[in-house]
Amino acid sequence: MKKIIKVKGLTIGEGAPKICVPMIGKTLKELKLEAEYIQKLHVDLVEWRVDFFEKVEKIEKVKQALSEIRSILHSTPIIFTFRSKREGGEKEINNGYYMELNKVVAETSLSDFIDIELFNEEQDIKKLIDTAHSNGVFVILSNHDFEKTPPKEEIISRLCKAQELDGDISKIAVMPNHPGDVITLLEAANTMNEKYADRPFITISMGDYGKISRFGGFGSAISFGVATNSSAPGQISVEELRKVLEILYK
Ligand SMILES: O=C1C[C@@](O)(C(=O)O)C[C@@H](O)[C@@H]1O
Repeated sequence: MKKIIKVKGLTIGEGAPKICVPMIGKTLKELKLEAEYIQKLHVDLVEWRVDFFEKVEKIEKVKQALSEIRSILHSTPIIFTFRSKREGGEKEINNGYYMELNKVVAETSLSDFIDIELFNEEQDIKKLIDTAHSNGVFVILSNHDFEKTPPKEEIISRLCKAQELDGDISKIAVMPNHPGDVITLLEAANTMNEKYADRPFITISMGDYGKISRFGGFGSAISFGVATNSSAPGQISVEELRKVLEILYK
């Protein structure tokens, strides 16, 4: 039996993929405007890509911004993500601060999820998962390749590793260099769905070729769409994404 996740009235891991919109404001002012705009779109989840925030190195400023975002978004589940430079993010921070930032944020319970990159020390990941869980926060264990699409077996192995470490959602986003790469990603998703997944997972093929992967159909539980500015190549607008998902899952 596959686990599902219930958070603030939302069920992740069954039915249509849930729509998540990233926030990429640089300043608190921009973030508040973004949050107010997104709140009106009634999306399922919001991801705060904190690596875009100019004060990300000041933990108190991050907490303050998160608390303001939380109050604007009311009960919309929030994913807190610092995407590292090596996995396509905006800023480089040292590993110690990455762990500390996620730990402190998890302890506030202001976000519903933290996104932790799978390619970190296992013991550090496990500690963060413990902290998150003891504060009622779910963990997405993620991996990104902005250059290429690894072979199907490798995609599956990374998703399974994320399950083994006991993340609540396993996630991989990869870049296709030709249409066949999209099929590789979708095949990996389908095999994961049929054979290995015991919890929700997210599979994304980025860029223009990969757009089709954002419409689900092979088990991926969350799809990322654009409200104001996109956080990755290939994302389509929330309105368009919603329309297609309605057609496919009605
Ligand atoms: O990992 C992901 C998925 C993503 O890269 C995408 O392709 O939609 C967008 C990121 O903001 C998010 O953290």
